[in-house]
Amino acid sequence: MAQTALTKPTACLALADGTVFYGTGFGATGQTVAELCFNTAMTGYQEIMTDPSYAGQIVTFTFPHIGNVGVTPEDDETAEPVAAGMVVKWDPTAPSNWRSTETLKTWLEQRGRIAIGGIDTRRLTRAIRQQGAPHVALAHDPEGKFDIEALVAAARGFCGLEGLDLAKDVTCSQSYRWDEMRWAWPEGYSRQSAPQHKVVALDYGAKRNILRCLASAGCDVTVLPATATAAEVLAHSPDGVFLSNGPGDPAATGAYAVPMIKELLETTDLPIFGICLGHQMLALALGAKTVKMNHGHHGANHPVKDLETGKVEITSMNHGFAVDAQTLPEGVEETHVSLFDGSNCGIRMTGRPVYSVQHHPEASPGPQDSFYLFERFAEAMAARKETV
Ligand SMILES: NC(=O)CC[C@H](N)C(=O)O
Repeated sequence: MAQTALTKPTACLALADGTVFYGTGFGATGQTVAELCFNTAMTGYQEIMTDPSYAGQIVTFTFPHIGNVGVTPEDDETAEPVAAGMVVKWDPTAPSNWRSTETLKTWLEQRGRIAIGGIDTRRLTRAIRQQGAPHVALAHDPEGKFDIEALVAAARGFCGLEGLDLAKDVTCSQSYRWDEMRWAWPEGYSRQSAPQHKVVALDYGAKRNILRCLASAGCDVTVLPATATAAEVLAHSPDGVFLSNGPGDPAATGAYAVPMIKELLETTDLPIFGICLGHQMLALALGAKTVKMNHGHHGANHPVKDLETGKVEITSMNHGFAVDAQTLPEGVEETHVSLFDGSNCGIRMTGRPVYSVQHHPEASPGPQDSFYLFERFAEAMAARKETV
């Protein structure tokens, strides 16, 4: 396979520090600004591009062969790609996959997402690590005409993700029921054939596979918009409440979500389970603080230690903010830590079925080591029913 010929660049990526990468454009034409991150997963580029948590970000894929298995609607984590753009090493080759219905190039083009190929993604990844998630402008012009100064200025003008509530842009507009289960089932788990527990899932930018995992663990899931009040949640008489993943700064999203979560904590004894943004907002509601990370965690190979069992799980991750474990108040325990950098990956309330994790137990893409967390949520709801 030949590397993309760079004789005539048709796309360029300008970093706010003035560094410019030239390559071959594919997907939509035009220009976009965003924060740049890198993802180390070797599979699942479509799931990554459609993960709503990537709103406001352009993803650099460190794995070089991106696009080679095409695209299929079944793998969408939401209706459309949400990441602002993609950066890859090789120009995508023709898909080789019986499930593929479209090429990555036409999929991106028809959905208005810009991509650049032929980039030295190792060099770029090093820049991201050194600079800490830079602000960038990505432009694709088949004529190859670029105003570099204007692009660098656009990158510098990007406000960044800190202080941004993006959940309101990606949440559902009205409530709906979810009953689709996972297709593949992790070994060692019993798939529930009929729903046993009523769960309200707050949609801050939920991935479909999380909802499938909840359904497969025996939950009858009603999804509510991010701004739902505690009264609206309780009107469904749930057995448990789920707080989803989502994009942006947890502190900003927390402006409306945290008071709602606090009210649930204060007025009910319901089991609550949160993932990623849901984890961060549960921590905020319990009185802890969140911080912006240098370059975040994005990949499908992140080791996380369960502090209770001592077991290490290999996990899927996608976050640029983290809970500051030093700020956890009394009555809230740290349950999981990242073995890459020691950052917080899980909390729970002492003596209450209220817990959350920073990583993604639903994977999609990634390993399924953490699936037990869905079963734990179902068990907590079953246990509460026995006592009420
Ligand atoms: N995947 C997520 O839910 C991401 C949470 C949050 N937006 C972050 O970047 O840290």
